[in-house]
Amino acid sequence: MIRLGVPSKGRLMEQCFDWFAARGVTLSRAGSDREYAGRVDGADNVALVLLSAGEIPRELMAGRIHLGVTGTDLIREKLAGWRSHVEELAPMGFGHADLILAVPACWSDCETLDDFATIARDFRAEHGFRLRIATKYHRLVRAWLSAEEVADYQLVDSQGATEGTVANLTAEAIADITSSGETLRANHLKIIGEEPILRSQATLLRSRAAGDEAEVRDFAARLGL
Ligand SMILES: Nc1ncnc2c1ncn2[C@@H]1O[C@H](COP(=O)(O)OP(=O)(O)OP(=O)(O)O)[C@@H](O)[C@H]1O
Ligand SMILES: O=P(O)(O)OC[C@H]1O[C@H](OP(=O)(O)OP(=O)(O)O)[C@H](O)[C@@H]1O
Repeated sequence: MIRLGVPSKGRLMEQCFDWFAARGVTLSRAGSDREYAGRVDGADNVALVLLSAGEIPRELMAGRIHLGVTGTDLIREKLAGWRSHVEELAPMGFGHADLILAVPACWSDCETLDDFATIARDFRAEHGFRLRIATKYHRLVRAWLSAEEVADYQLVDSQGATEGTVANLTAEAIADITSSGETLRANHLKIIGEEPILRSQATLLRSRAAGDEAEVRDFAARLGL
C-alpha cells in the first residue's frame, strides 16, 4: 500500500484535493471535518494520511509515508540535505509564498541588504547586543545571511504571529512567509532586497526511505508525472 501524506487543514488541503481530483484521484476525509482519517477513490493501492504540513517533511524522511505534499519552504527548512531524503516529483502550482526579510517601514535608510548589514553592524556597536530577527526558518535564514556575509544579527524563535514581534519589541526585524503582503503592511513592515530568501510552493515529494519505488512511480505515472 502506498501511503500518501497531505495537509490536514486549510488552503493547502483543499487545493491539494483539487489537484488530485483533476488527475482522476478523489481524496476526502473519511468522516466529519474533525476526523483525521482519509479516503481515496480512483486508486486501490493508495492510503491517505492527513498530517500537519509542518510534519510531512519528517514523515517523508523517516519513510513512514511514500509520498507527501507540503511547501518547499518546510522541506528545505526542516531537512538538512533534503535532496538525499526526498525527490521532488512535481511543483503543484498553489501555495505560492516567498520567504522574505522585513524591517520597520519607517527605516528610511534601509532598502537593500547592504543597508541592512550596515545597520546591523551599527546597531551592535550602539546597543551592545545584536539586532534580533524573529523567524521560524532558522536554517534558511542563517544560510542566506551567511552567503550574503551579514554577521551582526541574532535569531529569535517565533512560531507564529511573527510580524507582531517588532511592535512588541522582541525583535527589530522578521523573516517570514508572505503572499499577498497584507500582514506585512498591517504591521508596518517592508521587504528588504530585490530577491526573496526562497520562493516556495506546494510540491509533491517522494520519500527515498520508504521503498516500493516501482509502485510509487506507477502511481505517479497515473497522475501524469
Ligand atoms: N499566506 C500564505 N499563502 C500561501 N501559502 C502559505 C501562506 N502561509 C503559509 N503558506 C504555506 O503553507 C504551508 C504551511 O504553512 P504553516 O507551516 O503555516 O502550516 P499551518 O497552516 O500553520 O499548519 P500546521 O500548523 O498544521 O503545520 C507552508 O509551506 C507555507 O509556505
Ligand atoms: O502575505 P499574507 O497574504 O498576508 O500572508 C502572510 C501570512 O500568512 C502566514 O501566516 P498564517 O496565516 O499561516 O499564520 P501563522 O502566524 O500561524 O504563520 C504567514 O506566516 C504570514 O503571517
